[in-house]
Parts: sequence; C-alpha cells; structure tokens
Amino acid sequence: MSSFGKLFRVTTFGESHCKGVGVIVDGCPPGLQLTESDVQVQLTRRRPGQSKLTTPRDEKDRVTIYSGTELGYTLGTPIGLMVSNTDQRPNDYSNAIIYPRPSHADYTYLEKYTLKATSGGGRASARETIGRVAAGAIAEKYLKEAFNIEIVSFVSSVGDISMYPTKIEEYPKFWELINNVTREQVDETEVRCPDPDYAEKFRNKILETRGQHDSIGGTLVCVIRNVPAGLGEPCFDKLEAQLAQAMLSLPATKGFEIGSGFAGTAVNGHIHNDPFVMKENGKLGTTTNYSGGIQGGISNGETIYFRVAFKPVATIGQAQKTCTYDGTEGELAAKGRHDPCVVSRAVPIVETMSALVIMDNLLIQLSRQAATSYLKKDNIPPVLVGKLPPQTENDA
Ligand SMILES: C=C(O[C@@H]1CC(C(=O)O)=C[C@@H](OP(=O)(O)O)[C@H]1O)C(=O)O
Repeated sequence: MSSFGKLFRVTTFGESHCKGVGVIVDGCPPGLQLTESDVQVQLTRRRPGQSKLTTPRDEKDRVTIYSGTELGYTLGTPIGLMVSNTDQRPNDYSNAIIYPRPSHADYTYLEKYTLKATSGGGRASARETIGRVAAGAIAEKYLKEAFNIEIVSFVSSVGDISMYPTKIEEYPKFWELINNVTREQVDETEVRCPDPDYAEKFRNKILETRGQHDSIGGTLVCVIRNVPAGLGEPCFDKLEAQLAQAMLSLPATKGFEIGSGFAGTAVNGHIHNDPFVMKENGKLGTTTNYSGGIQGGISNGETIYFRVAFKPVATIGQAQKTCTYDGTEGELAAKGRHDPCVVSRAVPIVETMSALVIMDNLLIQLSRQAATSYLKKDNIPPVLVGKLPPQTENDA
C-alpha cells in the first residue's frame, strides 16, 4: 500500500508521467513552524538533473503546500504537499511497450494489476520518493527542533570501491567519522561522500559507467544522532525492523545492515558486546557501539547507524537480450534519461525515510510516557526498576 507510519502517517501518490506527485501527512504536531522552503531543501538535493552523475530529466521539483498550515505554522490537520511533473518524455518508452524491462517492475506490475502505466516507471519510478522526502523533511524539522536529532547519510561505496569497514577492528575509526560527519561535508562533493579521495574514485566510476550506457550499484551509510533511549516497539515492530522495512521499500534497494552487521558474525561475544558506562548526561551509555544504537529492538541512546545497498539501475541504454511479453526473443536497448547510479540522489531519500521512522516511534513513545505519567508509582517494587529492595533485619 502507499501509506506508512502509525501516528505520523504519510500517504504518497502519483506516477512518474502523470500531472504530479505528492503526499498527505497526517499526525504532524500542531505549532511547528513550516513553510515550503523547509521542505524544498531536501527535494532539491533529491531532484533529477542536478549533476552529470544523475538522470538529465530536468525537474525543478518545486513543492506547494496545499493544506495543514496557516501563517507558517502547522495546524495539526493533514498537510497536503504536491510537486508537478513537467519534463516527461513518454515517447522514450515506445520501444519498451512490448518488452518488460529486465529487472524493472514492468512484468510484475502487469501480473499484479493486469495493466500497467504505458511510460516511465509508474509507481515504481524514483519519482514516487518525492512524497516521502517531502514528508520526511517535515519530520526532520520537528526532530531537530524538539530533540536535536541529527540525520546524516553519505555514499560509502560505488561498484567494488568501498570505504566501509570490512572487519570489526576497523569500526572504532569509522565511529569517529559517523559521530562527527555533517551534511555540509557530505554535500562538498558531487557524489555525496565526506572522504574526498573516495568521492573522486566514486565519481570516476559512475562517469565511466555512464559512458558505457550501463549502470552500477552502491551503498549508503545513514547515521542518526541524539535519539533518546526507548524508541521501537517489540516484538514485531523493533526499531531496526522498521528501519529495514523503510529502506527496503525504496526503489532499487537490495540490502540492509545495522551496526556491526555481517562483519560482527566473525568475532566472539566478549569482543562484540558493548559494555555500559555512566555518561556525562547522567544516563547509561556504552563504550563501544557494535549494536548500532539499538538493543532488543529499542534505541539505547547511542548513535544509530546502518547501511543500505542499491542495485545497478535496471533501465540501461546498452542492448540486452531478453524477450517480449508474448515470449518472442529480442533485444532491448532502453532510450531516455536514466541515472547511471542512484546513490548520490538516494542520500536525502534515506535521511528523510529514516526521519519518518524515528518520528513515528517518538510520537508513540511520548504518548506512552504521557499516559504513564498520570499513574501513582510510589509503591512500585524496587526490583522492577533494577534496584535491590531495602535490607531487613532478617537479611542480616
Ligand atoms: C525523474 C526521476 O527519475 C526517473 C526515474 C526513472 C525510473 O524508471 O525509476 C526513470 C527516469 O525518468 P523517466 O520516467 O522520465 O524516464 C528517471 O529520470 C526522479 O527521480 O525524479
């Protein structure tokens, strides 16, 4: 379905070649200062046609807020946002009418719905992510203002060139990076990688691939800082499970890994466990962070970090042997304007999608805390809050 979230609920609409794409955001707290410019920043970072590394389809993606705000403040009512599609070229798809594009969604959409959009990727197009980005930008604004939560994503690999740690021993250096990396640093390079040497290698790889009328995959890291402990809903809605669902609902994703991920399987528990320590803020924290900020499906107050894998874009100009819908063998060389690699445009998409997950879980936890605050808790047995009961004479 096209809706996501429980208390901060978003519903996206639109196809890549219809009049426009957008989103309805229900459940945004009233009183948040919000204008189009707050949302536009992330939409502009996502837009096509922004550099040689992306699809040349030239959409400005200017957003209009239709409802839910007045005098620059949210009213608590549904916020409607929309972006017009202005640079469609449906004829680009004329040679693909009888061919399902290999590894795209044409065949499966037709099987599912019995008919499909004639041009573009329809709902499976990356244009659908505009709605998510617009909604997530609102969530990000609340999270930053109310809880100082920071979300930063960056490109960590393109093809087989990777800056991501492969062994557990390499993680402490990586934590230094993720604890400090900023969006400004990420945006200093066209490809959106904070390491200039890797950024250059990634850029060259994408340009080389584009020259071959081909595509290539890559990975993104996402970091979420200052998340309070307690977010996530066991058992089925663990925070990492929701993040995984959110990320794997993005077009072209093939993998999700949190904390030490697959590398963590190579070491013993005494290395992998994150010991607790009292932190300056008077709360328990951990001295290492192989857990990736989530334990038992609940945020523990440490930095959350995860990695998302994006496959090579399915639509490529290079001729491929395949067959038509009726099984006739042939060759398809896709026409049109396509991304040789989606990772740099995926950065704001992953950030805003993360914001949607954190926002929804924050509202759920705040509502639980508010409900509990009305109870008289004076006589709660100490063992239920991790304390020993007072000693009695019999104990001595
Ligand atoms: C336009 C965007 O990306 C598009 C994603 C896409 C696809 O099939 O996913 C195909 C291309 O567009 P068109 O439908 O014009 O061929 C991309 O340019 C965007 O993300 O805004």
